[in-house]
Amino acid sequence: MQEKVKSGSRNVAIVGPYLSGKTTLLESLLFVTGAISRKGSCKEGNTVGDSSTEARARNMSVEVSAASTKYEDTNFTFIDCPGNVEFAQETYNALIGVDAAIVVCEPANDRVLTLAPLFKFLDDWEIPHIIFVNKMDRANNHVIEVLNALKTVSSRPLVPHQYPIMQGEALTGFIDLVSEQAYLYHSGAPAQQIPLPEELKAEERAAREDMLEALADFDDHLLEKLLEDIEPPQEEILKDLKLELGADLVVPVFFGVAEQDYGVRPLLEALIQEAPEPETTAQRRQLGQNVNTPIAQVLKTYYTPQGGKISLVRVWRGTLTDGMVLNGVRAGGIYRLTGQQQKLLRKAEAGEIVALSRLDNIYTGDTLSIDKESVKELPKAESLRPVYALAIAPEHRKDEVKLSSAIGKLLEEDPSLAWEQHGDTHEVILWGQGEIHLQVALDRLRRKYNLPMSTHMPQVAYKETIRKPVDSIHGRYKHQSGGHGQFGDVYLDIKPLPRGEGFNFKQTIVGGVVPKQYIPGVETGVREFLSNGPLGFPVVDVAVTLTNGSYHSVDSSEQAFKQAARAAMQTGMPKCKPTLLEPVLQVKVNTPSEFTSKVLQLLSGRRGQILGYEAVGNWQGWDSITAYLPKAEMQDFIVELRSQTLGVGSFSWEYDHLQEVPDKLADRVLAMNGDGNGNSNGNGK
Ligand SMILES: Nc1nc2c(ncn2[C@@H]2O[C@H](COP(=O)(O)OP(=O)(O)OP(=O)(O)O)[C@@H](O)[C@H]2O)c(=O)[nH]1
Repeated sequence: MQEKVKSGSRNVAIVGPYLSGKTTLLESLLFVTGAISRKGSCKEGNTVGDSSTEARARNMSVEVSAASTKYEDTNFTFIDCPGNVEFAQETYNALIGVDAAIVVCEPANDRVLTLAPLFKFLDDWEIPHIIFVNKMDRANNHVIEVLNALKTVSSRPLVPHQYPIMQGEALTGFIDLVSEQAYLYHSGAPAQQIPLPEELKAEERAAREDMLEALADFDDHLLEKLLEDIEPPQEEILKDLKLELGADLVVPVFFGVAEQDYGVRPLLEALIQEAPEPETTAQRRQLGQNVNTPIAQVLKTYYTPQGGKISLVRVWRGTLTDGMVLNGVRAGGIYRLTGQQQKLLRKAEAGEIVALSRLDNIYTGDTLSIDKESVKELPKAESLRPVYALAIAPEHRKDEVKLSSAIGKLLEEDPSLAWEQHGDTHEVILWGQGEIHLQVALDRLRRKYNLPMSTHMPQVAYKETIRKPVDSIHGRYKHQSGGHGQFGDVYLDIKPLPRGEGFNFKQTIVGGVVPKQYIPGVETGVREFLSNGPLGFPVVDVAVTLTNGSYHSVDSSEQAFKQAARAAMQTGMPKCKPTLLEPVLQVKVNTPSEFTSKVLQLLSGRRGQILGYEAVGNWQGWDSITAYLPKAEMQDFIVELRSQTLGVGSFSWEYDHLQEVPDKLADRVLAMNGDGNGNSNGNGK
């Protein structure tokens, strides 16, 4: 059976660097297409895109937001994505479900690098995208310079689609490079056609040639025409634009002023004429077969303030109907979203992006179907590794029981968060992508779950070891309190072990001087002592051997031998030169190569040990640096890394080993944590 798809629709993500004007562009798209009758503004905090409390409080998008509208018989669903790098996971999760993306940027040559990670994601996933150079009311760089700067960060060739008409630094109109017709913008009305300005003819011709040459690189027929100096027909240019944009081979460039709706109608026209239809996208993802069994994918999960769950899904195949059971869960209802407004639908067809309610135990990225076993899981965006942590605790102790369920929901909404209860420090650690990201998460905990939290910097999970062996350390426990007493008596050898070997316990008792049944007590006593050594931290890489001892036939017990072993450890360990150890991570930093030397300095300044660096294989102009970095130096590493690299540097990490803390630093740590002689160290001694 031939599948019925909605060809008159487009799903388009609006992406781009922080504050480039994405939410403003969405507002303009909705206004121009009549979905809203009055435009909100970011300053007043009343836009459709930034409708959540957390977004309004910060004047920035902190999660994706969907809005549907219609223009010239085409149904559009736009997804406004956050630009701040700390919310990149939101953008990536949504991007895998769209047919095309509009990359909104500013005409600022010195900041084009901020687009590089986004372009990389779009090209890795081959997502067709158009550039919209916004804020052309304040363009202090010439358009050609802007194009040239953009070309340095895009691996795909850029194709200028328009030539802007400027008055000083402000955009007043454009020449469409396909039709070679010129238009003048008017506030609140469609652009008016004007004769091609004489003084721009040469520049327009050059830009058009640039466009045609880029297109001809993928079309021999067009190339032949250009070589023979034959003017190609408009249909051929449009056909090439559509084919080559659809395959993510070229990137058309438009110019505009979202605040004044300039350039917004041409953008809509281009999306209709040139962006791929939903079924084309489905076919490219091998989901276009003539099968009607529905397949959908979750692009985002929301919890409403009332606790209801909403999953934003892309329908890749078939039709979703009201009350359908997907992955074993009956969906509560199908809705079309515009910001926080929901419109109930009876069904959603292939190619639509809609919201489903009450999909319990279904997560962002999941593939949905009526028969999960027979459907292959669709690829999902890679999860970003958390790079910034805070220790958190409920402000009110009574809230502790609510915490894990609230954090569970928080993580469902935002998969780039993570949490752990640290085994050594017992702190609850919330992990995320940066300071703002965690503050937004904490705001949500307070507002949605009524869970105000206090925070502090997480403690470093220091450990300690010893440098020197000692032999035959005596420990005795003798207690007489009426009845029968307590007696245990041991001699222990204590020895350092190579790094990473942990702990081992042996005994070399001969002649039963310590009877077998008491030996486990000795081991327990040693272990208990080592959980909190002389410096106040868990002790590792130590071997303890029970060599000798004595017992009393009535008064000895396992408990008494445990106490005796503790006493021996208490005496022996301070003689073994206890040393502080710190966790060391292996980090891999990605940075544009122009910042590599700065990043190397940054790492060395934080006691990092550089292991090497090399060019990133499939990312021109980027380096990858590998280094060991003490965990104590990681806390705000991401903050500095971003500030040194225009915000685009990133790193991943994993725990690698423990190493001795340099003496001076160890003194400082011990002074802050107590001196191990009974003062508090936060480790529960
Ligand atoms: N001059 C000028 N300012 C604009 C234009 N478009 C947006 N802005 C302003 O730029 C700022 C950021 O706009 P937003 O639409 O919130 O940007 P955004 O890209 O959605 O921001 P994030 O999603 O937080 O990255 C606001 O102050 C807007 O008023 C424009 O065309 N010209």
